[in-house]
Amino acid sequence: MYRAGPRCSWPGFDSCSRPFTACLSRLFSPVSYLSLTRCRQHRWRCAEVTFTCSDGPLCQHWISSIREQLATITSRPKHLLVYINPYGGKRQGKRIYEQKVAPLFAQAGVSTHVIVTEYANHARDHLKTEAELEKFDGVVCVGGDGMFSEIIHGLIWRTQIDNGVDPNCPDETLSGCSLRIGIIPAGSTDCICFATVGTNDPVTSALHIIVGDSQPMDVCSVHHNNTFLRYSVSLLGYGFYGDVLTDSERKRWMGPARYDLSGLKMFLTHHYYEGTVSYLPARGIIGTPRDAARCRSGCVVCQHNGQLHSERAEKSDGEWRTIRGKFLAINAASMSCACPRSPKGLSPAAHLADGTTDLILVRKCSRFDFLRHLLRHTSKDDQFDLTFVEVHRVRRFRFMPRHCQSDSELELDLQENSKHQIFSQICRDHPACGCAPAYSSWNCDGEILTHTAIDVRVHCQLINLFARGIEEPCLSVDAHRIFHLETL
Ligand SMILES: CCCCCCCCCCCCC/C=C/[C@@H](O)[C@H](COP(=O)(O)O)NC(=O)CCCCCCCCCCCCCCC
Ligand SMILES: Nc1ncnc2c1ncn2[C@@H]1O[C@H](COP(=O)(O)OP(=O)(O)O)[C@@H](O)[C@H]1O
Ligand SMILES: [Ca+2]
Repeated sequence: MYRAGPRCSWPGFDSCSRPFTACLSRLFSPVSYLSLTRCRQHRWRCAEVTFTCSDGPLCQHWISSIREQLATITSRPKHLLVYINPYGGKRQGKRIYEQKVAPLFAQAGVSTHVIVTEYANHARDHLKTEAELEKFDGVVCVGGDGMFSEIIHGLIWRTQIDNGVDPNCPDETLSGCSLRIGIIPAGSTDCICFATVGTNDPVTSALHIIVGDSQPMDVCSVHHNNTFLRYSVSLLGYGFYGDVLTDSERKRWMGPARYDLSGLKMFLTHHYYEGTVSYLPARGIIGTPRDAARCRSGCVVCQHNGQLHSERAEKSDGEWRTIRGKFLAINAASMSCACPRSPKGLSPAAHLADGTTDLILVRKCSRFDFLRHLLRHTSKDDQFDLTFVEVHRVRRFRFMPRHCQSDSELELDLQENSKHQIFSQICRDHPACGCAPAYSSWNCDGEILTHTAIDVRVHCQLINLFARGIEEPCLSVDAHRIFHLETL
């Protein structure tokens, strides 16, 4: 009755299936279709399926049924606004889009308006003011985390202005963005793609867009003295990751390898920074940063905490807590920040859409100990199980570098450790002495922040991506090969 391609089987044979509406478009007359197959390491590929049937009327019946079924799927985008950063990563964004993504969109009947950016912040500013958003079902970003950051800045800002929300007020509840965002990875780290899809593969991302997947995501707003600075969805890092980013920008010509060289340099430099971190612990939620469970497709922790957040807002949260100290790194990971360099990420148990961020404090320690901590990002060992590392799941936090502290706070410090205070003052005034500098910078999703004293707040599920979170590996017999077709 039918003949499927060698890599496909008929729905119903698959014991581990979830609805996988995979049919993309009719390719050839009368009954050849593109379908999706799952491959190793969360990759998706297209497969062609040909149905042959000697009974003409039955064949026509199949065709019209398939068409009807496809027409009922409203979540699939039909018109997309695409921004390509031609200078991200290895400068392959345009080629990747033209060769791997555009043909799939065309086959799936998705129309596109493509803009190749001409300068930094071109995409952000176009989205903020010019783009006719009502014409599109989604925005596609071809580039790295920095390019994605441009897109969310444009979209979130525009949404707030359209809804009369003041983005400069840190206490405002932000309006959620209605357009979903797709990421075609073509940058250097691409951690937002990796942590939401499980792989950095342009074809897989294109297919998630085509089938109309949806993954909500938290966004942090960063303010300084009631002035908006930036939004962040992955890493906000002061100290080590800020310094790595600052140093790596001078080596952009090296491509993605710049991070490894700057990482090694900043590891050897071993700067620490003094300051005060205050945070509002997330109360009433399920999940902790030390959980063994991971945020995966259809995550119940995100569903539960997202619901809790919309019902009770922040009223149930406890008291602010304050920690002063000397830190090698202060990192806030709003998602795992998994990427090829660290497949489990900076905070492996962080959630994409639970309304919290994991605040990781790495106190001053020896180079050897810091290396132990860093190495654990690449192994099964727990990077938080060290005396000089602490992690808190929070809804808000603030950071104040020591030299920005008020006179009374500095006086208190002076009483605590008068000798050191005098020395550090001298060193600050004489940078040539080689002691630790007073300031680092914040690495905000790969962009450098100009302010060091910041006020950060998590906005639960503010944006939606064309993704479904990382899927658990399927345990069926040929799970390691190709998965089953569940087209209709
Ligand atoms: C010794 C090996 C240690 C490996 C430690 C790896 C930890 C990696 C965690 C990465 C978290 C990344 C979070 C994402 C940040 C991105 O938003 C952001 C922008 O991405 P884009 O360029 O695509 O726009 N990327 C970054 O800021 C890059 C951070 C990369 C950090 C690399 C650190 C390498 C450290 C190497 C230390 C070497 C010590 C060797 C001693 C013998
Ligand atoms: N046409 C352009 N020319 C120069 N810079 C650009 C352009 N378009 C975007 N950018 C900027 O390039 C930076 C890096 O982009 P990204 O795509 O994240 O690549 P990478 O992952 O290599 O850092 C971002 O800060 C972004 O704003
Ligand atoms: Ca989160």
